[in-house]
Amino acid sequence: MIRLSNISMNYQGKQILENINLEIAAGETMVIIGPSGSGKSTLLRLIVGLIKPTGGEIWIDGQATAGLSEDELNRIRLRMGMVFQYSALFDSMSVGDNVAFGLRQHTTMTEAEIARVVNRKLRMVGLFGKENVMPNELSGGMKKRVSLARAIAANPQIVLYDEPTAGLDPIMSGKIDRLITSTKRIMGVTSVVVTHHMSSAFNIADRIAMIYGGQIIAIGTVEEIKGSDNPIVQQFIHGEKKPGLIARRRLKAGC
Ligand SMILES: Nc1ncnc2c1ncn2[C@@H]1O[C@H](COP(=O)(O)OP(=O)(O)OP(=O)(O)O)[C@@H](O)[C@H]1O
Repeated sequence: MIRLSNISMNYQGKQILENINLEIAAGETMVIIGPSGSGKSTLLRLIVGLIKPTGGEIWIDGQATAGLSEDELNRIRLRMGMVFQYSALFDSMSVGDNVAFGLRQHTTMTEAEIARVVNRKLRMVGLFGKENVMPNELSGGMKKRVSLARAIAANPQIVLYDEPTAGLDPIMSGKIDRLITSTKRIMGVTSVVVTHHMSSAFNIADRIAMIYGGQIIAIGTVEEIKGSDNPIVQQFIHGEKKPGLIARRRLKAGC
C-alpha cells in the first residue's frame, strides 16, 4: 500500500503540491490526471523516492520513508519499478542489457539467471527474441515495452508509469494499456499511472485522481469521475481548453 499524508512540494519557493492525501491499495491501479505542469510527474518522483517532499510523509507498505537510511531506502526502491516518460533507455546498450541493468546492479543473480529473466520479461511485453536489438532500431511503442520489461525485471510490487502512451498511435496505446492491465493481473502489482489520455485512463484505472492547483480535486472510480459534478473535471475529461477560466465562468453563471 502507498500512503501520502499531507504531502507538499515546492520548487524554488513555487508551491507545486499542497497537502496531498492519497491512499493507493495493494493491487490497485491509480491513474493520475491533470493539466500540464500540475505536478503529476512530481508526485511519481516523490513516491519512488527520487525527490523528497518539502512537507508531509510517504508510507510504502506501512513504512514511513522519511528518516530511513540510504540502504533502507534502496531496499524500498527495489520493490518499485518505473516506466519513465520517453522510455529513458540506455541508447548504447542492447535491449537485453537494458532489461538486465537493474538486476546486474542490485542483485547477486548469475548471468544465466539474468538471461532467463530477460527472456521471460521480453516475452511478457511481446518482444521475445529482441535481446540483441539496439534501442535506436525500435519504434516508440517498442521502446515503451522494453522500458516496462526493465521496470518489472526484479518483480517489483509497485510499478509507476509516467505517460506510458505519450506519442503513440491509438493501436499501440491500446496495446500498452493491455500490458499495464496484464502486468497487474499476472504480477499482482500496485500501479500508479500518469496519463494525458483519457481513453487510457478509463481503460485501465481502478480509480482516478485529478490534480489541479496543487491539490487532488476529485478522486473515484471511472464511473464516479465520468459522473463528477465538478465542472473542472468535466472540462478536463472532455478535452475543453482553459478549464479554469471556463469553469469559473460557468460556476458564476450558475450552469
Ligand atoms: N526540478 C525542478 N525544478 C524546478 N521546477 C520544477 C522541477 N521539476 C518540475 N518543476 C516544475 O513543477 C511543475 C510541475 O511539474 P511536473 O513535471 O510534475 O508536472 P506534470 O503535471 O507532470 O506536467 P506534464 O503533464 O506537462 O508532464 C512545473 O511547473 C515544472 O516546471
